Amino acid sequence: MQKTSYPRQDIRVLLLEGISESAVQTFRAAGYTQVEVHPKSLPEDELKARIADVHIVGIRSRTQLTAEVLAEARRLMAVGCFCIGTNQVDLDAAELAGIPAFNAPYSNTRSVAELVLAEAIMLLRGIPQKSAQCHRGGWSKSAEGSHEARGKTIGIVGYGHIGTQVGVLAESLGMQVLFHDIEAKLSLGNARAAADLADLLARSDVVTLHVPETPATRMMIGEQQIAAMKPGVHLINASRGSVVDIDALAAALQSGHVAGAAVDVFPVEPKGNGESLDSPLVGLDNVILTPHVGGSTLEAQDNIGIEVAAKLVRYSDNGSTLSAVNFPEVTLPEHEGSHRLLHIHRNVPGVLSRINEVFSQQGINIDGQFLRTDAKVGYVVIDVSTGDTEAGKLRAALMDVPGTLRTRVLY
Ligand SMILES: NC(=O)c1ccc[n+]([C@@H]2O[C@H](COP(=O)([O-])OP(=O)(O)OC[C@H]3O[C@@H](n4cnc5c(N)ncnc54)[C@H](O)[C@@H]3O)[C@@H](O)[C@H]2O)c1
Ligand SMILES: O=C(O)[C@H](O)COP(=O)(O)O
Repeated sequence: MQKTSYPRQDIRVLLLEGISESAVQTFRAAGYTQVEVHPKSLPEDELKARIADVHIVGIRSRTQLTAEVLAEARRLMAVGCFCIGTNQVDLDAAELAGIPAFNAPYSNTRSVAELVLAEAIMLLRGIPQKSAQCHRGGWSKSAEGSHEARGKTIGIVGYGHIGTQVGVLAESLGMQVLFHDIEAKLSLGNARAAADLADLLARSDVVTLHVPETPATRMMIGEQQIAAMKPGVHLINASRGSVVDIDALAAALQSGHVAGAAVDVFPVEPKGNGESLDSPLVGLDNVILTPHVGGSTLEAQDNIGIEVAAKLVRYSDNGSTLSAVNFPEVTLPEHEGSHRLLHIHRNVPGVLSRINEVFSQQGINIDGQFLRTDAKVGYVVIDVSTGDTEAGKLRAALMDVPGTLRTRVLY
C-alpha cells in the first residue's frame, strides 16, 4: 500500500443513514480507521456542524447536501451516495467546490424490480384491500376485480436499469411490456416502445415509474395523466416522490378510477425510523405503502457498501474519478515515481499553460499528466519524481494559479 502524504488514519469518514457495515469494513481494510457511522440522517444544523470536520461523507437518499451545507464542508474531498439516486446532492455546487460524488448505479436494481413485480401481482389480485378486510375481521371471498398478470400490459415509464429489469421479469409472467423513455432505447425481449407517454398510459393495465428526479419528471404524473389512464389501472411508484401528484392520486384511488397503487417514495419522507408517514394515501385500503425500501435488501445494501466505499478509497488513494456523477472522469495508472499532485480548477482558458509554467519555472520534469474537463471544471493529475520539499513548493505555487478550486499532494 503506497504511503499517502496525508495519512489515511487521519482522514475522517462520516457515514449516515445506516449505511451497511460492509462499507466500514472496506474503509478499514484500506487503512481508513476513523469511520463514524450514524443510523439516521442529521437535521440540517447538525449536518452543517458535522460535515465541517470530515473528509469523506456517505449518505443515502434522505440527506440533503445542499449548496449551503456544502459551503460548511471545508475539508470535504468526496461524497458517496450509497444508493442509485443523486438528486439529494447539489451536484453543481459540489463540483464547483472540487468535490466529486460517487454512487452505486446498479447495486439495488434487482431488489427494486423484484418488489415492483410482486406489487403488480398483488394489485391485480386486489390483495391489499382483501388483506385489510381480513385484519378487520372481514371475509369477502370473491373473484370480483381480481385478475391474472398473464396477458395484461405493464407500462414502464423510464426504461433504464430498473425499468428494463422489470420488463424482463414481467415477460416471464406472460405480461405484455410497453415502455416510454426520453432516450431511444433498445427493447429487451418482446417489449415495445409506446408512441409517447399518453399512448403508454392509455394502453397499460399497470403503470410503473422508473425515472430519476429531474425538472422534467417533477409531477409528471398529475391529474391529467391519471385521467388518461384506463379505468381500473394500477399505479406503482418506486422512483421518487416528486414524480406523482399525490393528492391527484389519492382522489383517483378514492373514486376507483385507479383501482390500486403501490407507493414506496413520497414527496416528504420521515427523517428516520420511528417517525410517522404523513400522506393522503395513509388509510386507503387499496394502497400498498412501503417506507422507501425498494433497494433495501441485505444483498443490495451489502454490495452498495463495498462498491461506493471502494470508489471513495480509490479516489482518496489514487485520484481516480472513474464513474463520478458530477466530475470529469480520470482513470489513473499506478505511479512509480515519488509524487502525484491533483489540481482542480474552473474550466477557463489558460489554466493548463499556467500549471505547466509552474513546473518549468521550478525546473521539474513531469513524468505523466492526465487531464479531463467538462463544461465547468478541469481536473489535472500530475506525476513527478522529486523530493518532498519541491512537492510542497509546487503545491503552494499551484494554489496561486488563477481559477484554482482545490489542490492536493496525494503522495
Ligand atoms: N425506491 C427505491 O428504493 C429506489 C431504488 C433505486 C432507485 N430508485 C429510483 O429509481 C430511479 C431510476 O433508477 P434506474 O437505475 O433505473 O435509473 P436509470 O438512469 O438507469 O434509468 C432512468 C431512465 O429514465 C429515463 N428518463 C429520464 N427522464 C425521463 C422522462 N422525463 N421521461 C421518460 N423517461 C425518462 C432515462 O432516460 C433512463 O432510461 C432512480 O433515479 C432513483 O430515483 C428508487
Ligand atoms: O436511489 C436509490 O438507490 C433509492 O432511492 C434507495 O435509497 P436509500 O438508500 O435511501 O434506500
